Amino acid sequence: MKLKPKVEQIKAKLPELLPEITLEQVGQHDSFDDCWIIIYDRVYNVTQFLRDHPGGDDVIMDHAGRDATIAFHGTGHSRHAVELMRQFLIGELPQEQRIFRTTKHMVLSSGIPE
Ligand code: HEM
Repeated sequence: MKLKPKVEQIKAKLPELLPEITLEQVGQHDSFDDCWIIIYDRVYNVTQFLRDHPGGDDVIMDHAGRDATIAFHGTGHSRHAVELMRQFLIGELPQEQRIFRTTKHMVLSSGIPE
């Protein structure tokens, strides 16, 4: 059987088109009862997860309403953690506000499944 070209395999893993959410909108969700964070230009609503986070709610709250990429990456999360994230994904930054995924369909070597 012929293997799919690599680019097709990568695209198959991409999430469906996500709603665009701006930095300004994310910034309005910066409280314990309503907490959004940005990781690799994607927006996550982690409100329901805060209390369950094995690293504690405070480390996430430090980044509430803002970018948490470096903190998330720096703590070396497991594959399990990366899989958990998916259920909190609610959108992505518009192209012009992204700092990581700046080219359409670009796949980072971040270890985070695209
Ligand atoms: C949706 C976002 C996040 C998810 C799903 C998540 C999930 C997890 C999970 C499952 C663990 C247990 C260890 C592991 O499996 O890697 C963990 C640990 C940890 N997380 Fe997160 N995390 C998220 C965001 C963050 C952010 C933004 C920070 C900011 C610093 C953070 C800091 C930590 C720390 C410090 C630990 C280590 C706790 C320890 O080993 O004592 N996490 N996280």
